[in-house]
Amino acid sequence: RIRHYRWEVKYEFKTPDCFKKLAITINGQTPGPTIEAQEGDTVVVELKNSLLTENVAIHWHGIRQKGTPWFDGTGGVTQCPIVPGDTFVYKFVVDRPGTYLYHAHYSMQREAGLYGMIRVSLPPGIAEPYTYDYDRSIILNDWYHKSTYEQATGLSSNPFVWVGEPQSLLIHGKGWFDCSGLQADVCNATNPACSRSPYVLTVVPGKTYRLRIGSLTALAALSFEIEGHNMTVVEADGHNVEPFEVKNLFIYSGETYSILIKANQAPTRNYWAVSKVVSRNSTTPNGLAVFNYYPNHPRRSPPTVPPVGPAWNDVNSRLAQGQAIKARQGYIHSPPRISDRVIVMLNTQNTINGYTRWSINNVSYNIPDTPYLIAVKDKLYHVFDQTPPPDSYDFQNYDISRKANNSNATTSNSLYKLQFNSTVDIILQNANTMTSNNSETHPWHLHGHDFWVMGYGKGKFDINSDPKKYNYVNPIMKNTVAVQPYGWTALRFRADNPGVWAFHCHIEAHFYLGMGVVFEEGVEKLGPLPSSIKGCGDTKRFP
Ligand SMILES: O=C1O[C@H]([C@@H](O)CO)C(O)=C1O
Repeated sequence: RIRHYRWEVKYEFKTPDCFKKLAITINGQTPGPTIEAQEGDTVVVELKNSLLTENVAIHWHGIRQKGTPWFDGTGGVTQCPIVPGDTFVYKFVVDRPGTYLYHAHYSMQREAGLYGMIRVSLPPGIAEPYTYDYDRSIILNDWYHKSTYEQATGLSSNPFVWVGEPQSLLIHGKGWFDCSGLQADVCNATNPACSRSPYVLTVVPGKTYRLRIGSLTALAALSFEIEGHNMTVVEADGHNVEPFEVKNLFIYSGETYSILIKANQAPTRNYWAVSKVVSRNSTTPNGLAVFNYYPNHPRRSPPTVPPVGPAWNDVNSRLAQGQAIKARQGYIHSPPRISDRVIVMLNTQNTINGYTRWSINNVSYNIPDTPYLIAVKDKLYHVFDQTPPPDSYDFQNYDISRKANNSNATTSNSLYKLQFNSTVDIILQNANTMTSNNSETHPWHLHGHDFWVMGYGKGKFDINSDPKKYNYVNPIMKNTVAVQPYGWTALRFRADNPGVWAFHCHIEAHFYLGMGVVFEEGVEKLGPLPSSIKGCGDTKRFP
């Protein structure tokens, strides 16, 4: 079946947290409409760019785009961005059930509000390995009041202007900001569109809910909980998880989870749902929503103080959740025992000519004007650097626990060429930033594939002993995974999807500052590229 969507993307004034801001909407909405499809369906999105002066591209996050790498929606990597006034048609198959996301993938545009969820159901007659009465979904986000332009300009200035902590946290597009002292036309706490209407999830006492949760934060790692209720995790990034119970769910930008939650508490009142920034000592107030027990009034405030959530610096609990996520019995895809290539990726904050950047193995990434997919297919080798990026860093000598003596890095727009059908290991190695005693959390997202999460660890990865501890029994497959402060995360994937694929930190500012790489595999196997993706840089739409 074909699922056809017609979307118009434009700027509109919105007040998701009471503060008036230009947000990017789809058909007037942010979050955008949910794509509902069934396994095997073809999704067609006819996207009209009505942004007046800004390009756009939309990435279908978690959809592997097998056979359609040109519709991955990554500006500069898989397509020329869509120019104002143009309509671009994305067309791809959703080949697996589960919970996925979509969002802008052009500069830092995602955080202006251009995002939504994709829900893919099983074919009729096939059931999930768990039961529930109702299926609901929410997207968690953080929200800045400064425009994307102001943020991006600050990040690329010398002296560096950091974006700072977000002003509020949104739960499915709704948040709350304290407007005191601000003009009513800028921030209006009595506006019925904001403070008086937090997001409400209404539940019937005794029923079990599947709650699909996705995070598309620009910066924040989050903890999410529903007061007084335990949650059972059953799905992660589209894969069935061996169920485990949590009081709060840690969720990083780009991840999706399904949790089961039973409305089994006193039905005479409502409860708080809370999102909280973790991994940064943030000033951002917690996000609040109402878990509303029918027939209590949805606007009735819970009688309690909202739960405060875990300590922001409790790395052990976050690591423990990562390690608890295992593939569900009966749904295990075993990883290849041996990998053909190991790429160690040291994550560092650096300077280049006085500008602040992020680097992988001391190389900070730049997106070329000519998208790689077209460049590689059409052999336009002059448009990007042909020296391959490094597979490792100075393993013996680099002290990940300290600020580097020399923070200088270089920049490049070269890519990693992977042998088609080979098995690749990636070791994400975290380190100290340019601030003493500081290491951050980075959620890494791979386009075009799922990877096995082979293991996590603290400190410096040991190439001799740590691989012996990899989980070959039931590792979960994901498309996004966190690397914890001063820690490492090991991934394995098969380079079996012809195309050019980004792999990057999902923090908007970090990817913007160079924290990403690009993989190429099997492009020679692809047929002709659609002309609609061409037209920029050295590419010609009409030869
Ligand atoms: O890239 C970043 O810059 C700041 C800080 O390191 C310097 O202001 C921060 O917290 C980041 O994640």
